[in-house]
Amino acid sequence: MARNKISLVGAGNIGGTLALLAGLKELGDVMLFDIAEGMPQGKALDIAQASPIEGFNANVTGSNDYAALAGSDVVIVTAGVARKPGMSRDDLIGINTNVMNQVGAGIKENCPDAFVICITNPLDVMVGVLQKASGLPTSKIVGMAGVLDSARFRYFLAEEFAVSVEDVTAFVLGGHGDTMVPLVRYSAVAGIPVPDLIKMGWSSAEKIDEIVQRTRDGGAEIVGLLKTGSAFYAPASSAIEMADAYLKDKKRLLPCAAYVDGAYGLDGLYVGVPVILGAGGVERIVEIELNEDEQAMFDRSVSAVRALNEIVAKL
Ligand SMILES: NC(=O)C1=CN([C@@H]2O[C@H](COP(=O)(O)OP(=O)(O)OC[C@H]3O[C@@H](n4cnc5c(N)ncnc54)[C@H](O)[C@@H]3O)[C@@H](O)[C@H]2O)C=CC1
Ligand SMILES: O=C([O-])CC(=O)C(=O)O
Repeated sequence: MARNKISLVGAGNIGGTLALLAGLKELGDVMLFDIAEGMPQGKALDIAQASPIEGFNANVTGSNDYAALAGSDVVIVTAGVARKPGMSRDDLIGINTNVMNQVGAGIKENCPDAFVICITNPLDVMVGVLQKASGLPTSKIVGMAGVLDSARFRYFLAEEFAVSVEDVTAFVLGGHGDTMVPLVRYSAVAGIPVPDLIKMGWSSAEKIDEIVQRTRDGGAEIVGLLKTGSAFYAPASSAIEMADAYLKDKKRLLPCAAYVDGAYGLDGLYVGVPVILGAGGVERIVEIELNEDEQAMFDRSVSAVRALNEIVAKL
């Protein structure tokens, strides 16, 4: 049986990390695409030369030609620009909308049957632009943000409770911006909900509030430290988890920016919600019950995404 093919559009910090992870995990052959000449080819050769040491089998190639997308099973899109200190993700909207239109056309022409994961910011809006430009069915194109935001939340909770990250589950819903919604009530250590852990004296409501805010500011914290760009290791791990769920038909329940039309009272927009990811792409939108406070936070986040969609519509 032929190997799967994973194409990475954008071979920068996240793209290069994705290529290495896809190789290490033997997800398939890897094609790195970028507009920068020589760069994707150079990174591909470098990663290929790690394969004898790491012991993985994959053809890793680089290209500046969209035709190289042909035959892709999965395409992960990071093309565009990242923010620098002092900027918000939303400041990237103009330039990255142009990039998504170009990338969407490349996907439409060369691999219309692929499953596409968009990472480029501002995330929820960019995945909508990419869907329209590519013409892909909405079930076959999602945005990566919730897995990353939830991983940050899980990491901070594991630190607070001094337990393994493996035992912490958590959900962050809504748009990938300052209004994202970390759900304390749906977060747990080995099934014990965080509100119960507070009652058990493992932490305090104030400390958990601080962790919620640190999660919301998770991207900005790293931008402030790096100064030249934004996070890339955890974002790459997050998208690989999603690609793996699709390629292996795992039916994982993961928070993704998915097209929601009907569920959560929404009438057709991309925003972060829990979904089942399997061989059919987004196989189900999981509509969890939100209490009044959670619903208010989610509504606020949806409004922020809608406002950006309106800006894009006028570009
Ligand atoms: N959704 C999420 O949770 C996250 C999103 N991001 C976003 O991901 C994007 C990529 O981040 P990095 O990899 O760190 O940036 P980077 O600057 O290292 O890489 C971006 C690459 O895109 C390429 N590029 C620019 N225009 C292009 C075009 N028209 N066609 C093809 N390639 C093009 C550039 O040459 C560059 O190599 C940014 O928009 C960033 O804000 C970053 C972290 C998390
Ligand atoms: O903060 C940024 O610009 C990059 C990003 O989306 C994240 O790390 O969550």
